[in-house]
Formats: sequence, structure tokens, C-alpha cells
Amino acid sequence: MNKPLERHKLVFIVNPAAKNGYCLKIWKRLEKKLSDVQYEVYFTEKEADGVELATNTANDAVSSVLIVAVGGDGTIHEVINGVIDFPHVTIGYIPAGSGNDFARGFRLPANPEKCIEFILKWIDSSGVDYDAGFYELGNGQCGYFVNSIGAGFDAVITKKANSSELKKWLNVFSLGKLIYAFYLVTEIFRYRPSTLEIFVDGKTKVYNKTWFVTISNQPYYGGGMQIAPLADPKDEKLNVVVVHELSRLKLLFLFISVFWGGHLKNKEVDSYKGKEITVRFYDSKPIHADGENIGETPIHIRVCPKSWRLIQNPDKLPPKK
Ligand SMILES: Nc1ncnc2c1ncn2[C@@H]1O[C@H](COP(=O)(O)OP(=O)(O)OP(=O)(O)O)[C@@H](O)[C@H]1O
Repeated sequence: MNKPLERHKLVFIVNPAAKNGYCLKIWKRLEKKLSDVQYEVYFTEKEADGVELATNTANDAVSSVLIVAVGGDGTIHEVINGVIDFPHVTIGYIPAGSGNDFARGFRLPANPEKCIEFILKWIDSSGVDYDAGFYELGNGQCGYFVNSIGAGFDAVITKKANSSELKKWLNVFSLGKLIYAFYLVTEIFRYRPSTLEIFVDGKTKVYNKTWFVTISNQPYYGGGMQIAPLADPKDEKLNVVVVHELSRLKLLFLFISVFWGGHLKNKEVDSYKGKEITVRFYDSKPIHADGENIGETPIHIRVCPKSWRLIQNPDKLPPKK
């Protein structure tokens, strides 16, 4: 007989389309590891299903529930948007997407099988409370993010990558994350940097010829780039990084140094922390939240301290910055 869990009801929300359909194969392998555990599983069928399934699961649960998202950063983004501030919900995550920056930033195992073992090992622990960010666009559209928000050039790259046929082919060889590098090189000659006005906790800063600004809860985005090495999802602040006034060639080199966080040494890169941020470009620019395109600037953002809980190895938390 399947073993009932002590603390939690266990529910999986699987995006079979993540990693261009490879996620479903990953799930079939994971099922074998769950043969003596009681659980429910739901599959997303289209965009935003993850939000609805997570909210319904939280509303239906009579007591503590562990909701495990299986997919990429878009899937965990949707699941957390569905259950933020539900005190009886704990989140688990199994990385089965192309980029998997959430797993990197929150120090979860990169291998899906290792990750399910990890979740089953820590399932009856209390979990760890983390911050999220809340955003609101000029048109009133709003939501939460757990990795980062980016406005400007990086959102252009994300937009291209998300609708790319090439990404499907790269995913066949597990190289899907290279898509960001590809569009970085092709779009750098088209993009026009412009003036950014940013309000952080009551102070205003203006940057000329700005390529992009990111507001991060954890350090990684774009498939392993350490854009905000100082971001800490437990410090009740968000990390702003502005890249401005540099040549196209220097920007290319800067993106290489982003993989180890070396870009912060450049005078054209400004990094600081804040709790409440408004971003306005003189001409409106696209925005992504956790790698999903959400609209255009202006955008207002604030930190939501300790607003969701993650199943985590208490000895291996993201380092304090
Ligand atoms: N059944 C489905 N068919 C098509 N799209 C879906 C389905 N279920 C969810 N989606 C959408 O798939 C999108 C991408 O999912 P996700 O980000 O998890 O995978 P990925 O793009 O492969 O990974 P990553 O974001 O880590 O690169 C999400 O925006 C989600 O709304």
C-alpha cells in the first residue's frame, strides 16, 4: 500500500510541454520513484494553467499541502503566482525546463531524479520562507516573480527566445539555454539604448543610454548567467542592476563576464538594493518576469518578504550576501 505522508498532502503540477516536450519523459521516469508514496498529479494544458491548478489545489486542501512544480522557470513562476501567501502551502520544484535558473538560485539539485529524492528526504521538514517580488504595470496588470524582472535589452532577448523555433532544435541536444547567447549576438545591433529613470525607496536616479535594468530576488537568469551575484532571496530586499553607456562590443564582453558575476566591476554597471522600485524608460521597453514576457514599461515593483515556503535542505541554503 502507498505510504501516506506525515505532514503534507503531496500534489505534482507537471508542464508536459516544458523543454519542448521532454519534461513528460522526465515525469515518466520520476513516477517510478513514487511507487510507494501517495500523491496526486495534474498536467498543465496551456499558458496560465499552472496558476489555476495551484490555486485550486491550495483552496481544496483541508490541511498542509506540498505542491511540486515539474517544468521550467515558467512553470514554477505560474505555480508560485497561484499560491503566494497561502500559509498551509509549501512549494517543491523539479527542474525539467531549458534554463532552470530557479533551481540554481535556490540551490536545488539540477538532476530531476536527484531532486525527487531530495524532496522525499526533506518532505516532513518545515521548509524555508523566501521573499518574492510583486509587480504592477501601467495598465493595472500585476503578479509575482521569484527570480527576476528585466526591462530593456534582456527582455527583447527573452521575447525572441520564447518564440524561437531554433530553441526546439537546441533542446533536442539539451542545449536550449544557448538560445539566449544566439539572440544576444543577433539583437545587439538592432537595439537602441535609451534614458532610464528609476525610483528606489524614494530616491530618483537617471541613466543615459541604458541597455537594461534587472530587479532580482536571486542571482541567476538566462540559463546560468549570474546577473545579480549579490541578490539574496532571504534579505527582504531586491537587487537592482543597471547596465548603461557602453559600446556594443563592450556589452558582448560584459555578457561573458556575467557567467561568473565579474560584470559588477565595470563602471557602466550599477548595483544596489531596495524594497520599492519604479522603472520608467523615456521610450517604452519590453519587460520579462522570470523569463516570461509580461508587457512594457513603466513598471512598479515591491518586495514581499517571506511570502512563500520552499522544501529545502536546511544545511544548504542560498548563501547570505
Ligand atoms: N500543455 C502545455 N502546452 C503548451 N504550453 C504550455 C503547456 N503548459 C504550460 N505551458 C506554457 O509553457 C511555457 C514554458 O514553460 P517553462 O518555462 O516551464 O518551460 P521552458 O521554457 O522549457 O523552461 P525555461 O523557462 O526554464 O527555459 C509557460 O509559459 C507555460 O505557460
